[in-house]
Amino acid sequence: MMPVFAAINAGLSSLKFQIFEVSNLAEPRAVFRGVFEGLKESAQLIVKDRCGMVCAKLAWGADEGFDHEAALAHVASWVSEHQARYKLVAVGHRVVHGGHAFTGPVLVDDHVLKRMEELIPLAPLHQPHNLEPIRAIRRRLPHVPQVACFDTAFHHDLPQLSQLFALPKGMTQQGIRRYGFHGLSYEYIASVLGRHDRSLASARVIVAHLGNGASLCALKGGVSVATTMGFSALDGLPMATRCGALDPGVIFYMLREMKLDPHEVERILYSASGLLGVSGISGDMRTLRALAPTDADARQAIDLFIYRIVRETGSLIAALGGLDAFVFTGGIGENDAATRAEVLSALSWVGFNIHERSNWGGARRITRGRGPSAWVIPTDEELVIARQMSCVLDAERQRLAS
Ligand SMILES: Nc1ncnc2c1ncn2[C@@H]1O[C@H](COP(=O)(O)OP(=O)(O)O)[C@@H](O)[C@H]1O
Ligand SMILES: CC(=O)OP(=O)(O)O
Ligand SMILES: [Mg+2]
Repeated sequence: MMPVFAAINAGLSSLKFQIFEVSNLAEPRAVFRGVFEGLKESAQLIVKDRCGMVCAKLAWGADEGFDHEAALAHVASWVSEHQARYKLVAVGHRVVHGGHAFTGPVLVDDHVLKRMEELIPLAPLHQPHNLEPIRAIRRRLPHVPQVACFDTAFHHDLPQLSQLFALPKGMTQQGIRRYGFHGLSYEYIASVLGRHDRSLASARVIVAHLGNGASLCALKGGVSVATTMGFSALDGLPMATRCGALDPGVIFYMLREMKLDPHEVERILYSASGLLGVSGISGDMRTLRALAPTDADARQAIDLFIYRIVRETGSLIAALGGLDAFVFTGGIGENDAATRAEVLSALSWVGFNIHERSNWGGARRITRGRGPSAWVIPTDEELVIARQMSCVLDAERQRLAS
């Protein structure tokens, strides 16, 4: 039987998973990858094999209440159907917030689970969905080791000034600081930059992870030196339904003058703002792009998204002291050529010389000439989970052997 890892990336309404072959390999190798979308509504699943061929496509009606737990049960039974070939030896999870406590991947036990639960208020949109599958697998497969891999960990060594809010020292000491997110995605991009252009591994690079959540990360020699998200996954760029950076005075005004209660304010900032809030139509970039030519609200939401990316890029260029390359990744960054063209055109002062045919034609490098280069690199958060699982489980084996 082939030993395999499962890597789970559970979001608000989606659950991505990959099954990795791990025996005698320097690098885990994906054998299957799947995405559930529309969980709790009209759910659908697409599974692809290692060649990218669709090998399963399923859909559930809105009345079936197909949720995260059902999705996991489906993955587990799907793996066991292939049990003649696969032996599931461990499961790894993306956990968005590791707070102060977790600066690298860890084996999950009762204590770790409790510490991760304490971080729910710091990432209310994500952390509950990240932890649900961990608990579900503990119930179903109690002997299978599980590894938690944190989005915040990649930013653990941010320079001190880049971590600090200008708050009283006591607040900082209680953990109110910038943590940064999308770390599994940035770790993946940092690990492959050198494959695309050898000089990039040590260069000044800005990575734009533009998906449902969106952030920018400034990398120097593959290390995070600044990022747009902060204490929570609400800061920085506007996102599908999140507001991004906001004057904190707005929150006091909402609480005191508009008499909204804190839960309502939280719901507005996390779930009713961003592309959805500004357009009043949708948080999905595909929908907005389709409407933008004739709908001023859809166009304005996109324009604000682009404007904020451009302004935050200026700030990160200053933090890096210049720029060698810019990388687009995430659902929007990888698929929306119009967003890439609009961002690079507004940044032409930096020296980007976009090559339209490459941008619209699916090329990796989308600029030409002497200025900074721009790239489209699909991210792979699940591969980073599998790599981190290998490290944690190897260390555990060595610990037990000694
Ligand atoms: N072809 C496309 N054109 C424009 N946007 C796209 C396209 N494909 C996906 N997207 C957008 O990508 C976003 C989801 O990104 P993804 O990285 O998969 O999200 P998540 O943060 O949930 O992992 C959605 O807003 C979706 O509209
Ligand atoms: C941290 C975060 O925003 O994650 P996602 O993009 O999956 O929503
Ligand atoms: Mg994401």
